[in-house]
Formats: sequence, structure tokens, C-alpha cells
Amino acid sequence: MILLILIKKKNNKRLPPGPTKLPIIGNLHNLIFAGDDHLPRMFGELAKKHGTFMHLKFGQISQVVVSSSDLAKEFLKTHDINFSSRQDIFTSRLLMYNNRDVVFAPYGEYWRQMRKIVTLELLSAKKVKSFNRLRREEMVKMMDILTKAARNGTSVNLSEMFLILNNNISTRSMFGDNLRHQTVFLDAMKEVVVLATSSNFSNFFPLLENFSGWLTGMKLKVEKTHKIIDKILNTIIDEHLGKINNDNSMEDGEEDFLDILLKLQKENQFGFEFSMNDLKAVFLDLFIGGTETTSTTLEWIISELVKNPTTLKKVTSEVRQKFSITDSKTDDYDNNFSKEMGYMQNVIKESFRLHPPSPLLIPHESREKCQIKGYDIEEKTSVIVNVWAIGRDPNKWKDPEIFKPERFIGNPIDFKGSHFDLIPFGSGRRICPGMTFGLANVELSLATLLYHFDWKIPNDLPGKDLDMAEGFRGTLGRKNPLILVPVFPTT
Ligand code: HEM
Repeated sequence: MILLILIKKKNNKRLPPGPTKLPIIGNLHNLIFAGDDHLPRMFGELAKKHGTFMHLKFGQISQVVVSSSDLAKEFLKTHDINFSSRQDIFTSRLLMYNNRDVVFAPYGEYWRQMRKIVTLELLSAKKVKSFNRLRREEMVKMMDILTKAARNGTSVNLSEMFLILNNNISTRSMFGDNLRHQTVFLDAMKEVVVLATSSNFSNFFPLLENFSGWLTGMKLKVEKTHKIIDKILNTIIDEHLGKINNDNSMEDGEEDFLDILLKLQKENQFGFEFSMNDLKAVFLDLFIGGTETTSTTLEWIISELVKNPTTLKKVTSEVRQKFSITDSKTDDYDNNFSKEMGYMQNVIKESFRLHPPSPLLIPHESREKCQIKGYDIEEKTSVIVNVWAIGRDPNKWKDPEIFKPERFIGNPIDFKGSHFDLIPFGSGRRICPGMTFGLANVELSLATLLYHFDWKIPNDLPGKDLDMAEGFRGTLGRKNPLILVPVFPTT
């Protein structure tokens, strides 16, 4: 009898519609058949059949996928507090010191405090500005390579170059100019990024994670990578500790992220126990959060501009009129310099609309059961917001597949989190805290690239022939690298 009541109760739940679920695996077959190649598109296609509010089951994980701006607002604004947690997944737990970072920390006091510190002490507008000199030096390095290529008429792999540029800016802001550690750190981090973002069996069957992690060899792999990273971090931290102990006169503007975290820890400024492992977890976040997202953004903007020569001409003309060469050379140019370049801002918005680097945000998790639009959402449901599909929604955007920055002229919509048709950084409590840092890199790089060079495809192919295939690897980048020839402007 009790069993019957329980079954009845269970069946009474009104879940959002979704594709047929198979016993045990649920909808894992949908994932397997689609491959990992383009998850946002796969979810977008399923939404066309089952609706913008969809329920799936991946192994043991109950999953909701939302694909409209109205629903995004429900989850990220109206019910934000309930959906501000994260799933406790196997790989991130092992890599991120038991999820003591910001990205993967569950909602709670620890996450709130850490987020406050990251936002106010590390990624504030003032701190971002303090890295202007460093950013400018990295631009000069990039310019040297491009100038040589322009002189020789050779092509450059811009995808690789943008990744190196943003890696360098990240590592230098994080722990200074130690090139020896920079190379070792970057090599190990490549592996961490792959492991942290890859979907794997153990994450779908948490109850079996020890067994499956061992069976697939994933546990061993993650533990090995974690050990390597931990060792490198310990060395970098020891050196910084030595520096701080020997020199208490460090100016605000000279401090890198690690200096600040260690200082706060030493002064016991956290108001709670903040161990060395906690510090290392937050430190890794800043690198993972900040590099690929930013280089992918640049990659897509330049791709779309080369593909659309009229837009390229228009934005180049604006940049060459308004971006003074001294902007990139003086130490204290204002980060607001690009606000004067209204059309360039629209180009960036339009690129975020079509190519959000983090197209499914980072999955949120419900803290308790609730009802949305008459559907039951259970506790610990994982929520994916398909920002990629929202940006291409034909009900919201005219000619959604066409790159047209003009659509933003006289249109107040921006990407700061209050317009749900355009949320590349998310919205609400979990919105990206690194927006200012990321945009500073994107804007200065873009202005520099357009100010100094014209761009063409190798073998003088027309822009419309540029390959624009997308490849999803946690971030949504180009499937194939962007290879272009820089040309000195003739006027
Ligand atoms: C163009 C550049 C960037 C884009 C498009 C981007 C996008 C995002 C998105 C979509 C999220 C998830 C929001 C959610 O869960 O709803 C996120 C979270 C986060 N990002 Fe970024 N990001 C960028 C740059 C950065 C940078 C430069 C940093 C740090 C240096 C950073 C650090 C973080 C952190 C720590 C989180 C986790 C926030 C939390 O869970 O509370 N991001 N970002």
C-alpha cells in the first residue's frame, strides 16, 4: 500500500516535456548519437521538437534545458536564489580541492565570501586597470609577430596567437613574470581544462563514481593531473611567500592575484578558515575562467569581420579615427577608451549573440523543489540555459543567422545581465565576475588589430569563403583554427 502511494506520488509530478527516456541511461543515447561536437545545437534541435522548457535524464542526473529568454529570466532572476548552486561533479571535486573554488562551489556562505573577495579584490575595475601596462606589453609582443608576417606576406594562426596572448595576460596577472613557471603551468593547465570540461560517465552516475572512475581510468588520470598542478602551485606560492616576507612595501598597483590572496590570508581578512588548498582552488578558477573565453571571443569577432567586409571596413574606419596610437602605448590609458567606439561595441555584442563562448553557461543546480510555469522541478535538478539558442531565436531576433551589428543601433540591449535575450556572461548571483577583465583584453586587442592591419584570407580567397564551423569543447570556439594574412594599411 505504502509503495503504491509512493509510486502514485511520483507519477503525479508534472515534469517539463522531453525526448523518450530509456531505462537506466535515460537520455544518454541522445548525447552519444550527437557526439560532443556541438551540444548547444543538439539541445537546440531537441527544443524545436519538445519545446523551450525541456526535461532530460542523463543517467541519475535530472536535467532541465531552457532555450528562451523568458524562461532564462524565470531561472536566473525570478527563482535565482533557488538555482544558484552547482552540481557536485567528480572531476571538478578532484581537480578543484573539493570544490573550494568559486565556479564549482555550492551555494552557501563559503561561495558568497569567496565571490565577494574575487569581485572586490581581484577583478574590480581598479584592479583591471592596474594591469594596463602588462596588457600593453603583451600587445607589443603580438604586434611584433604580426608585423613580421605582414612584411613577409605570410599567414598567422590567429587562434593560437589569441590563446597565447590571453594565457600570458592571465598568468602574468596571477603570479607575475616568472616565465619558467608560466610554461610548466600552462602545459599542466591544458590537461586540467580538458578534464574539467569533458563529459564523462562518472559525472552521470554519482553513486557509481568510484567504480566507474576506476574502470574508465578517469580517476587515475584526474588524480595524476591534480598532483602535477598542486606541485607547481606549491612552488609558485613558496616563492611568493618569500617575496611578501622580505618586502612589505609592495604598492597596491604592483600586486598580482597571488600576492593579494596571500596577503589577505596572512592578515586573516577572510573571516573564516581559508586554507592553502582553498587559495589554490580559487587561483585555478581565475585561469580557467579567463583565458579560453576571452581568446574565443576575439577569434569569432575577427572571423565575422573578415566574412563581412563592409562591416570590417566600417569598424576599421571608426577605430582608426578614434583609437589614438598612444592609447595602446601609454601606461594609463583609460579602460573606457573603447566607449567612444560605439560601432565596435556593437560588433562585440553581435559576436556574443551569435557566438557566446560559454554557450550553455555553467550548469546551475536547484537547492530545493519548486514549480515553474506549472512544471515541477525537483531538488538537485541540473539546469542548462542554452544561450546559443537564445541568441538565434527567430521570435526575438530578425534574420538571426546574419551578422549585423547595426541591429544594436538605438537599441538599449546590452550583455551585462539584465537583458535576457543576450546573456553571454549569465545573469543573477552566478553572473561572471570576470566581465571587466575579459572585456578589457578583448577591446584593446581588437582595437590594436584593426588599427594596425587590414586582414585577408590566404590565397586571396573572398571573405565569404571563410570557414565558420563551430567546435564545442566546453567553450564554443572555431572547429578549425583561424588563419589569416595581416596586411599593412595603404591609407
Ligand atoms: C569574454 C570573456 C568571458 C565570458 C564570455 C565569460 C562567461 C562566463 C559565464 C557564462 C559564466 C557562468 C555564469 C553562470 O553560471 O550563470 C562565467 C562564470 C565565471 N567566470 Fe567568466 N567569462 C569570461 C571571462 C572571465 C574572466 C576573465 C574571469 C577571471 C579572470 C572569469 C571568471 C569566472 C568565474 C570565477 C566564474 C564563476 C562565477 C560563479 O560561479 O559564481 N570569467 N563566466
